[in-house]
Amino acid sequence: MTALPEPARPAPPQGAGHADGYALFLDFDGTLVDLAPRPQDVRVAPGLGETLERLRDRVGGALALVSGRPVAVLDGFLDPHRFDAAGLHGVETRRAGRFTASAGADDPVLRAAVAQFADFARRHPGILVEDKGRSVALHWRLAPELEDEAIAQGAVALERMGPDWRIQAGKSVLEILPAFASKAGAVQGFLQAPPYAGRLPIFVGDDVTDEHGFEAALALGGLAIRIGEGPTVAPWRLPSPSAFRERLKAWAEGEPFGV
Ligand SMILES: O=P(O)(O)OC[C@H]1O[C@H](O[C@H]2O[C@H](CO)[C@@H](O)[C@H](O)[C@H]2O)[C@H](O)[C@@H](O)[C@@H]1O
Repeated sequence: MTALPEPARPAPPQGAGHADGYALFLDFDGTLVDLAPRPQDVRVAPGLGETLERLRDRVGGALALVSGRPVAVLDGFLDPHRFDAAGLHGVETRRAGRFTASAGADDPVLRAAVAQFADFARRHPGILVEDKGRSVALHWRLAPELEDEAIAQGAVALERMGPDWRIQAGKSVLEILPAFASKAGAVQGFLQAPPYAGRLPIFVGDDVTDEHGFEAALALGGLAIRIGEGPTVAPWRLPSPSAFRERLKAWAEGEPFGV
């Protein structure tokens, strides 16, 4: 195991058992859980919620999920466990039980894109549309031969929607979401206030959208761990979600934050 560097600056005073000066920001799909053919097929490994709760205690409460999923969907997968979370790549936030969304639901511009994608999916078996209320994802994992057509659909939709929206690329997916949203902003937001403020961020993720989180964590002197293959700015890497879940258990038991 390679030990990660200790926090370079002193952590604020914390109570007994909260001695680690880190804040943990964890992606969900492809990081905490294995990827599955369809979004609804994801399975949460037994004991993951309990492990995350122990780890949250270890870092004085400074643990948040940072995901492209809606916060409510994360809750459903991890039920009955609840965590601080940024959903939809930062459009939604729940912190200490308080939920906020920085974009309205049912925006007519987004609804038009959902309708366009649904029409495309009807004509192309294997294409899936994930309507997330404040964003929409177009998936081609079950029809990889349609990747180029799906990407073209995304470009057409974005052209109609204008500059308040952007496309987020992912694994066999593209998403359209409010232009301001990013995992970097989510991390910076959490670090504004206790129990995150003053702590060194560790961001763990597996996908293109997580690179924003990595960059934010590294810019603040923190750490970044990439799960799986692919180009990344993250200086550390683990091979798979299952390898990361093993690390999580070790961290929760008090082992140093190494990979
Ligand atoms: O930020 P994340 O928590 O990693 O969420 C990113 C997107 O993950 C989901 O899609 C991905 O996982 C699916 C289930 O394993 C898989 O079928 C799909 O191909 C992947 O792209 C989720 O469905 C999206 O809403 C998230 O934005």
